[in-house]
Order: sequence, then C-alpha cells, then structure tokens
Amino acid sequence: MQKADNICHDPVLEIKNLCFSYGEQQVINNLNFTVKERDFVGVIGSNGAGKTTLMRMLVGLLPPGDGEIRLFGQSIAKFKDWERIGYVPQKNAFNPLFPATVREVVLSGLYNNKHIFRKMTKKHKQQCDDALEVMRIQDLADKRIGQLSGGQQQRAFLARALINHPDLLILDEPTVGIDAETQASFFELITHMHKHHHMTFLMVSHDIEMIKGYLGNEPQQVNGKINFYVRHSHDLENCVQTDLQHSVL
Ligand SMILES: Nc1ncnc2c1ncn2[C@@H]1O[C@H](COP(=O)(O)OP(=O)(O)OP(=O)(O)O)[C@@H](O)[C@H]1O
Repeated sequence: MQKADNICHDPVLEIKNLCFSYGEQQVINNLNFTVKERDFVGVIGSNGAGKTTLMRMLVGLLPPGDGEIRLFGQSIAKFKDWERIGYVPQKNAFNPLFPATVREVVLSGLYNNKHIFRKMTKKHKQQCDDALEVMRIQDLADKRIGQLSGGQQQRAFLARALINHPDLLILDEPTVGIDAETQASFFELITHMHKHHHMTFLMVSHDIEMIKGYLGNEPQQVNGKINFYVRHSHDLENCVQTDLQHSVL
C-alpha cells in the first residue's frame, strides 16, 4: 500500500464564526470547524440542535447566516462545483404511489437546478448504471421508489448522491426508520467507502454507538448541542484514490 499523507490534508470544508437564526431563534452560535480531505466526521446532537440546518447550509439549500463557509477553498457565495458534493437528505416516508422510478431518482442527482432540463446523454445513462451497480440495485432500476423497502430506498438515495463521483458526501440521518440489521450493513458500506475511496464524509446520526465505534469515544469538538466526532484521513492506511467502479463494496 502506498502512503501519501501529504496529498490528503487539504481543507474540504472550513466554517468560521458561523451563526444562524430562524427569526429570533438562534440555532447555530459561533461555530468554527474544519474538515480535511478524507476525514470522516460524525455529527451528533439532540433533536433541534441545528444539525439539519447546518447540513442544508453546506449544500447551498439555506443561505448562510453570519460568518464564513468555504468549500474546497472557495467562499460558498462563489462556489459553483456542486457536483463535487453528494447529499443524502433526511429520509421522508414515501407514498408508494410516488411515480418516479429508482432510475429516475438516481438520474436526478446529475442535475442541479440550473440544468434540470438538460438532455440525457449516453454518458449520463452509463453513470446511472454504474451508480446502480455500485449500490447493487440494478435489478430495482425500473421499480417505483415508493415500492422499495427502507434499506433499498436508502441505497437508491446513496446512488443518487454518488452519480457525480463527489469528493464530499453529506448524509443526514441516512438510516432513520430502518431496522437495526439494515442500519448496520448501511454503516458498514459507508465505512468501507471511507477506507477505500478518496472521499470525505460528514454524517449526521443519532446512532451514538455506531459513531463511537468508528470515530472514537470522545468528540473532537462540541458546539452548543452539536458534537463532532472525527476520524482523520491520516489515521487511514493509504491515501490512494480508488475508482468506485473497481472495488467491491
Ligand atoms: N424552516 C424553519 N423555520 C423555523 N424554524 C426552523 C426551521 N427549520 C428548523 N427550525 C428550528 O430550528 C431548530 C433546529 O432544527 P434542525 O432541524 O436543524 O435540528 P436537528 O438537530 O436537525 O434536529 P433533529 O435531530 O430533530 O433532526 C429547531 O428548533 C427547529 O424547530
């Protein structure tokens, strides 16, 4: 295995003096935090602590309040490379009649708002097939998303987040509402990806045992009610990029 520590420590995300309020209610108060390439960050906190608010700011769905957010070295106000960030939002209960197929859900990950009417090319179709294959859900491609089990749906949403080969993957309580066994295998999948691919992870979870098991017992930082547990890239054995398609998940 090749060791190349020096290429693994660029900051992916820098948060400086960040504050955020909904009206009079202050939710995030003077948050400072840096995530470096290939770190795995677990975000733990009680209900209403502001975790989802923070994630939504980081993916550009909420305008940041006071302070600064930098993504891949660039101020979020100027940041345009949204393909570099994959996002699995909090799971919502699906109406089984929701008309989109798994393939359509995964393909929607290719388009940001500006390109929603972009024509689908052969390359896009191949990217979609690759993401379905990586998540081992090719056989579900033409099923309606609402017909899938909770665990299968989460694989579909993960495939959607991976379709652009993101450098940073943000997951907001990805296993909520899923049985314990499926949760454990989902977590195994994520940690396998962390160890074997050149990706940085930020994951909100209520599963303190799983977070501690992978990231250690003590949070690296506490901000208000939000605790950040971290496993740094330099704790991993190698920093070599691996193509998602060429490893067995
Ligand atoms: N759109 C909104 N408008 C006003 N207040 C909001 C809005 N979204 C969230 N809040 C409030 O902000 C606080 C933080 O909410 P947020 O969803 O970020 O917390 P959380 O840590 O993700 O909680 P949970 O663990 O329950 O998902 C809560 O008090 C919530 O009621």
